[in-house]
Amino acid sequence: MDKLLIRGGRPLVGRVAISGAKNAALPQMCAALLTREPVHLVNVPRLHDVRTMRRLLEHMGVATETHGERGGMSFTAPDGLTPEAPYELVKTMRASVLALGPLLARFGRARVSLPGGCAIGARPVDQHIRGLQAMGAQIHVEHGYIVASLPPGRQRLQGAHITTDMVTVTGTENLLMAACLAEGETVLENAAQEPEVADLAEMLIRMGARIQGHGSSTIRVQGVAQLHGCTHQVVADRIEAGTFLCAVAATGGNALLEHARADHLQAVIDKLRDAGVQVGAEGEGGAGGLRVISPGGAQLKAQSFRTMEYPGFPTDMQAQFMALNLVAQGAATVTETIFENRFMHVNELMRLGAEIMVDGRVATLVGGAPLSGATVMATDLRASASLVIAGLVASGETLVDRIYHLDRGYDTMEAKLRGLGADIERISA
Ligand SMILES: CC(=O)N[C@H]1[C@@H](OP(=O)(O)OP(=O)(O)OC[C@H]2O[C@@H](n3ccc(=O)[nH]c3=O)[C@H](O)[C@@H]2O)O[C@H](CO)[C@@H](O)[C@@H]1O
Ligand SMILES: C=C(OP(=O)(O)O)C(=O)O
Repeated sequence: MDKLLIRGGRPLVGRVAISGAKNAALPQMCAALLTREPVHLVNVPRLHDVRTMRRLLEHMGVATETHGERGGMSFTAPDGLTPEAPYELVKTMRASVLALGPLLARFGRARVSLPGGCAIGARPVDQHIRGLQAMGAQIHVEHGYIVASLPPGRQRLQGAHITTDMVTVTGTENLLMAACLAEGETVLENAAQEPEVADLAEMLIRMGARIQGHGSSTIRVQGVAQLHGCTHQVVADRIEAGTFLCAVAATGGNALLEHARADHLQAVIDKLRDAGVQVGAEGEGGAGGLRVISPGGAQLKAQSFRTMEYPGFPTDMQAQFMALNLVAQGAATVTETIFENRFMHVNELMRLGAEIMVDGRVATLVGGAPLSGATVMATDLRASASLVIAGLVASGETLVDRIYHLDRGYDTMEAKLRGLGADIERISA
């Protein structure tokens, strides 16, 4: 298993290119299942999850191709493919459940393994299933698989008015993709407003879908009989950008994050500014990216925050901002409202000398305690990123073990950090 060895203490300075978003690219790859015509994506990040999704699509019979330097990938899903997502591929990546909606909508049947309960919480998919049932699908769970079909004699899903019990990102995406090929109108209430959902909707519109209201909590879809191919550029990864914002801030650095979008990161930027970090968009309309300048931990003030659905503070940034808080001064509380078990980085951060107490969904920390390098274990994707940030400021050497979690969702992270002056290397087992 690969590890990262970090010698802390260097400010991050320079420029770094932010990649396309994992959480946009994965549903967009699944959207290719909705048409027999080729779908071209550009700006696809180089990540383990993208490789897994590609293998999953190929397993079904989708022809895939990579091209060019700019993360170009093409997908062609023929009429005769096997609408099945096996456990072996699904277990490593929850986003595989995004195949369910498109397969059912186009092929009238699907057999998709239940995604495993991942470390950050139980993460059921009941809302995905309930929504598809409201659209007329017959669904049961059998031997760990979601088995879905249309009733006899039906060729298409039926539009429906669906209000999900909670805001669910992949749930909204699954139902949105299914609704595109359903008969009549579908209204999704309590829909997720995340930029990745809106970017998926933009792509679907390029494919001929009739969608309104994406980016708001009510999405309306007029179903069409067929979609066609398209070319779409994956939106920049706001969570990767946010991670670099926190890393630069924690090290007292000064960097330009190319392609990062301030409008997708407002809640995080507000907290950074309150902490004493300068963050500003560069170029016309922010097209030059985000500049971050930090005076360093001694002059930063720790910030309390609660994770919320977009446009609130993202749960996927909770661990990284906690690492930043540790080098800032004063006490702060961090409340995780989305996932019931997303504080696993806390014990590992405490190995580095952090002062944190967890009580249920609230972590209370006191910033400013000196961090010293140690061997720590990555437990999930964003937890890994928080350990890397802490390692960049800790004295001495930090060894982050089990970084396959990090590789799931960050595109060449250690190379990008090295480009900013970090002393970091991958140790391959
Ligand atoms: C691939 C992808 O885009 N992953 C993101 C997506 O995950 P994901 O789409 O899995 O997260 P959801 O938005 O669905 O989960 C939100 C909450 O709803 C619950 N829930 C969800 C669906 C359901 O059917 N039943 C149910 O109870 C979940 O357990 C969780 O407590 O959004 C999360 C919340 O922003 C992010 O952390 C993940 O990075
Ligand atoms: C939790 C995450 O991803 P996933 O939903 O793929 O597990 C994440 O990106 O932080």
